[in-house]
Amino acid sequence: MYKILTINPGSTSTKVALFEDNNMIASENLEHKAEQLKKYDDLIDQTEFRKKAVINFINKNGIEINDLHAIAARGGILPPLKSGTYRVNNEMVHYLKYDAEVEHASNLAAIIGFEMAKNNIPVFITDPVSVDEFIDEARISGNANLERYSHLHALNMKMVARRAADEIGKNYYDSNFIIVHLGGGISIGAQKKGRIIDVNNANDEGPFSPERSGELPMGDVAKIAFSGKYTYKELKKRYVGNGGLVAYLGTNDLRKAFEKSKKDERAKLVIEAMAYQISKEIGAMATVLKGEIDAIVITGGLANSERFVSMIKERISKLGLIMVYPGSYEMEALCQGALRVLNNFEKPLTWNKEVK
Ligand SMILES: Nc1ncnc2c1ncn2[C@@H]1O[C@H](COP(=O)(O)OP(=O)(O)OP(=O)(O)O)[C@@H](O)[C@H]1O
Ligand SMILES: CCCC(=O)O
Repeated sequence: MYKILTINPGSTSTKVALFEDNNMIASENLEHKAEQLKKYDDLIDQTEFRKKAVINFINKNGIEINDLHAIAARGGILPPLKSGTYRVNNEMVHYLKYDAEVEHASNLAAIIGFEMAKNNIPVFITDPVSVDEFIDEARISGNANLERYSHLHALNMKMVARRAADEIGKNYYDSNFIIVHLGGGISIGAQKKGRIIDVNNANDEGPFSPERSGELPMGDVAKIAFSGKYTYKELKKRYVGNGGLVAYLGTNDLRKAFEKSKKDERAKLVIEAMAYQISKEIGAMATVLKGEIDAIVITGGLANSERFVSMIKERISKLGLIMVYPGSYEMEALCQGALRVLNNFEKPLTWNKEVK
């Protein structure tokens, strides 16, 4: 039996869990108060503080680091790379600490795990945010200087795709899915025989989400960018973090948005528009798969709302079988990624800066 610790840092908390093989024996969302975090100028400076919280969690559950067989950490924003489970090494930790181009809380996970493990046990990451399995035509943006790139909720998306394949009795690598992750951010991908060959970049493209603007009219964004009203950081925050439902309705919580819509026609319209944009992106991915779709797999926090899912179903039901996995299975996905390697079902991938 393998004992595995999973670590998944978010902007204001670090999710942790302990597993014995596939069984989660303890889990906690370690919340970090704003006044604790504001002491640190840069995200990377939070490493020690979060690491202590993670060690405290395992100790509280009667476990020492040396009792673990592996640590499974959320993969950060590395340069584009193929999906799978990677063994964390010095080079990856160095990149995440000093060279990462995009600041994202998940960048801390491998660093924390590696420092805890001190080379005594393996540390793995699985299906990081920057998994890139695009076909060539998906990279072309329409502007010769700009390439489209793949930033998505790969970990949860691939996990639910594996479940869906099991449920329909098909091999994961023989199945085609449209995978729809509906969280604070939204990723809608076309997965062909195990590879996500196209997806809206969850920060910049596709439908608006509870916190993000999604794709916007480009000319108007350029005007706003040069209006002198905003710094680059402020502008980014307007579109990623304070966009979408937050911008229209002042909340990122769909439940509150529905509550508001009881008396507010505008709120009703905005929710309907989010379902409309999501459905439109699903339609686009159906064309990427040339209509050969085993199932449309819907997941993420918004999928907890039957009402919202039925607004989408109404528009997409003619496209094929719809399967719904509400919530997010990131901790299970991290554990299973590590187990596939520990049980020799998969070889761990080796990371260096040039790996693709
Ligand atoms: N029971 C529910 N009914 C309606 N909406 C819900 C329900 N549970 C969660 N949500 C909504 O799901 C959204 C959050 O989803 P989720 O928890 O997957 O996001 P996250 O983990 O913060 O972000 P991301 O998935 O982008 O990493 C919020 O808008 C929240 O209001
Ligand atoms: C960019 C996709 C992943 C995330 O939003 O956390």
